[in-house]
Amino acid sequence: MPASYAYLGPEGTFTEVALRTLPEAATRQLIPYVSVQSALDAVRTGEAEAAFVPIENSVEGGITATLDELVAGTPLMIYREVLLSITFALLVRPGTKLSDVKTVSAHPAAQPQVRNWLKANLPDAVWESAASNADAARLVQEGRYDAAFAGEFAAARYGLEALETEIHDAENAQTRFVLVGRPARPAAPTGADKTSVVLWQRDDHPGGLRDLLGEFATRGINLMVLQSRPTGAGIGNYCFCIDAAGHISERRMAEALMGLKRICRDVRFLGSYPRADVTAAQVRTPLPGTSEDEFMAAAEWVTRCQDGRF
Ligand SMILES: O=C(O)C(=O)Cc1ccccc1
Repeated sequence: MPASYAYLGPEGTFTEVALRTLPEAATRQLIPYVSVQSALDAVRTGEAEAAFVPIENSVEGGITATLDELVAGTPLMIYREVLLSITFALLVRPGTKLSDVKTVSAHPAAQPQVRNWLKANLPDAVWESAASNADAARLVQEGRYDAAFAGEFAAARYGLEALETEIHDAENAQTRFVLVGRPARPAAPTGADKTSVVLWQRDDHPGGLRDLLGEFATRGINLMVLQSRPTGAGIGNYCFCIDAAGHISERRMAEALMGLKRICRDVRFLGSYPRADVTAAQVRTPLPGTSEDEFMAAAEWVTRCQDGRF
């Protein structure tokens, strides 16, 4: 039996569509799970080789179920990311008219992308959250709700029809998905990579966040996402989830992580992996002394000083 990838199911999620764009998915058994948590648990227990889950949405921001799972518990690592453009279809049982729709369902992250459409077209419909958009479609098939916002491709799978397609309040809405596995050596750098980390401050002091960000800034590393998540230890207690341009095997990133390790209470490395938007890592060239060559030359110089060979 081939190794398996767990994904946020059931069949017909955007997550499944995004997963199938990865060449390695073709050689794996793809197994749907009912939640992000259960898919990631399957990786932790060794039931699955990796799990594929949504992590960020260009309209709603972070998918908190995923972030919170990566922040806590047995460490996991991100190996790949996929960006998918998302538009929704309103799926109903055959014969249902728009005026029949009293309840609508979808994943909570879908709501901000369909809010204006709902207000204009179904102002009195009651919103019911589902574990995923395809799960909402399944619940419509079962008769629990009247309509689901999901991918048009999910209609056939659940015996539904699309009353409306191309629903999206924001143009070019995208969702980012990640392939998560147990910790192992990251793939070699491609020249356009991203490193994800979680940081816990040592203490609360003025400029504390600036100190953390300074470790990246002084080394000319561009940040792509910064999200704070509550640690659960009380109001005002947060950790920071950061995506930064570059790979841990690059000197500047390794030094930034070393700097953070020294000043933070804890640092969790979540992986270095190829960027889905394939832009070469943006090193701020105006900042002198931050090219990979300059980092390497400086490291060699210190070694020579330490050896008395200068
Ligand atoms: O993959 C799905 O279908 C999901 O339910 C997750 C999701 C939610 C909102 C936008 C894209 C994906």
